[in-house]
Amino acid sequence: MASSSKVATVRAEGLACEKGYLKGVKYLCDNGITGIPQKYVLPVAERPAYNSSSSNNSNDEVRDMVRAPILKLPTVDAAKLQGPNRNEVLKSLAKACGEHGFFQVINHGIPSKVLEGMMKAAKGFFELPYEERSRFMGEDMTAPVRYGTSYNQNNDGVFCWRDFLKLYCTPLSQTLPLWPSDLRVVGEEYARETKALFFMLMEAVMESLGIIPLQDEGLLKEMKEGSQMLVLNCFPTCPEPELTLGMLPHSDYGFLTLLLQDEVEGLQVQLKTGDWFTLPTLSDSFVINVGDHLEIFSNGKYKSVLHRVLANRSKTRISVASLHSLPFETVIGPAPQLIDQCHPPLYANTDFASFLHYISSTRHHPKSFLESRKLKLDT
Ligand SMILES: O=C(O)CCC(=O)C(=O)O
Ligand SMILES: [Fe+2]
Repeated sequence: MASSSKVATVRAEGLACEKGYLKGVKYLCDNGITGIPQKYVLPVAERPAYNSSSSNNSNDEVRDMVRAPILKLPTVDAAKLQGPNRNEVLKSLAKACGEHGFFQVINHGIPSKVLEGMMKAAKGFFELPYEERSRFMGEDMTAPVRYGTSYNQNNDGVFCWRDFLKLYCTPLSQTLPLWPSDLRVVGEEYARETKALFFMLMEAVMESLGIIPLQDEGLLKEMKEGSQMLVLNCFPTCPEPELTLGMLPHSDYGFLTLLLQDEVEGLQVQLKTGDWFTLPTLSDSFVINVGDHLEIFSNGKYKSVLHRVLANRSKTRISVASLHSLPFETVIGPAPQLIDQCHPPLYANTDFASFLHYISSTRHHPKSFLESRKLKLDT
């Protein structure tokens, strides 16, 4: 081992000892870490597969660029949902949700300045000194504001290269005063705008499933009053991105996630073939993905797809995910309109509390919560 990397390893171990990793990866970066602590090193089979022909290449930039191919995401033009071509848009929405579980929304009507303001405020939060960020750290998974690291730092065996700030938005009037002060004004507007966009998309999703014209006014009302959580993600530069991940493969719990990314690529989705594809970043647009609750509600017609985030050697990535579902206490199951003798329910009913219980008591495992809701059919 070259002596400089020996020093790096000793330093990494030093920062990680006495559970220093619980302070998060931004803290490790700010302390000039040059090698990743053992706690972040994934088993070989779970590492992002870098192109082996380039793995001996001493040029890091070249190696970083050899990644999964870029996926051309289906695009939904939200403006066209309001016009005479609504049916065409609904068809492409159904195809996107059924095949990839991911699509991109353009012309969504949220002003660029709101998106830019949110991204700037998120960056600003992670730039705060550790002492200020850590005021929001805690073990309570139901806390309305929670700063943390990895996925579930209380349980994770191997950590991933990510810090996050979770902001509950329901009800906004009660949770907002608890948010970090610099995030309140911009975050409130962002939360309201994304919630309205979620609602507009959910009306379209339900129509595409054949559930509208509405037989179910109550459900739409619950969507309007439903739960929302903002997750601000920070993936700081990582000295050894080939050994770890920014986020392990996972699916999201809700109906839809509206993701705002900065210009740094890193999000990947796994298609049916098992291959990973990188998603493009496109300014002024959202990447939307189907969550577990929508897969259950659609009785498996729409797919909650595994995705993960790569760590990056030279650039920090920031993203803001807005996760939406029904009110926390509402029981979610396959929509009755989609069930008949030929289409039996494929999933057990669930709610947010059982999801929280599951993730706080189980080690992270891809798609484990959704798998646990699948019913075994009599053959
Ligand atoms: O940062 C990203 O691109 C994805 C974040 C994500 O998957 C999540 O917050 O659930
Ligand atoms: Fe996610």
